[in-house]
Amino acid sequence: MDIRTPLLVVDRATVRRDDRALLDDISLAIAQGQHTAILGPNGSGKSTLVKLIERRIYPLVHDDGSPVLRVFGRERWSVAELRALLGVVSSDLRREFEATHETALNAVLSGYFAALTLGLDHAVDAAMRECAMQALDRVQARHLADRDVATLSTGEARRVLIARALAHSPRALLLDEPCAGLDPGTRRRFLDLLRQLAREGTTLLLVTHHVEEIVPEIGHVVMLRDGRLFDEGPKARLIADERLSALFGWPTRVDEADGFYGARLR
Ligand SMILES: Nc1ncnc2c1ncn2[C@@H]1O[C@H](COP(=O)(O)OP(=O)(O)OP(=O)(O)O)[C@@H](O)[C@H]1O
Repeated sequence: MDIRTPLLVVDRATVRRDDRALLDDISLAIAQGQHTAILGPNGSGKSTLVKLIERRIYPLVHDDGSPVLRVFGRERWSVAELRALLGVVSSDLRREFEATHETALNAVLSGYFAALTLGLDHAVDAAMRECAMQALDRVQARHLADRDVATLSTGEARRVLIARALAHSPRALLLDEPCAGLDPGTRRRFLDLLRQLAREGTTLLLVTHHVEEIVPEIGHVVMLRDGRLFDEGPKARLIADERLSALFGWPTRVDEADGFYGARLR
């Protein structure tokens, strides 16, 4: 695929539920290699945007039939094809997996088929198994391979789901609050892994409300508020006192050290 093909183009996306716009006329373009943080307060529409990109929900169509969403230049993808290019770790995934009682290894392997469980029609070969084990290794979870996913702690389960997204070596990773529930050491190791992946060429799309998770490799920030695009631009302009205070509706002071940010409420 041409590296100039944008990773994501969203054109005036609106998602409505119960007469309310969860996303309201959002337009965005993110290039391959443009590591991006998607930031916003609770309820601002971040997870809805993730679901839209994953095609779990659909936007209102345009009258002229023009596409609302293109991922890697295409409007239509089979879910399995898309997953090989774009690994997704969403917030709902853990809950869905717990019900399956699959082993952690099978949970990772199911990602190849964009399924929750491994079925008889899913032909797992030795190469897939090897990639799945390597992915578990990358998140320090090899020892969990045979465990029932329903018995894993929050942090363990999250690492397994991240391994599931990594197993295909996707070109881009879309991560919805990936550090939620991780202890400080695990979080730091995970952020280091994200940095390494970014340096190896995986584009990061990181959804968060914590500026501490915006690793130095991420240079672009998209801000959502009340389902609308609040602001978008370079990190240096957006991760600053005035913009963050306005976004979260609370006076906030930002500091930066070694490329990492911190935010203190005033
Ligand atoms: N299926 C639905 N039906 C009605 N309202 C919904 C539905 N899904 C989400 N919402 C509402 O849409 C708004 C945006 O939700 P969303 O989960 O996208 O926010 P978020 O930015 O991810 O928030 P958080 O940081 O709390 O996870 C919220 O007010 C939520 O209550």
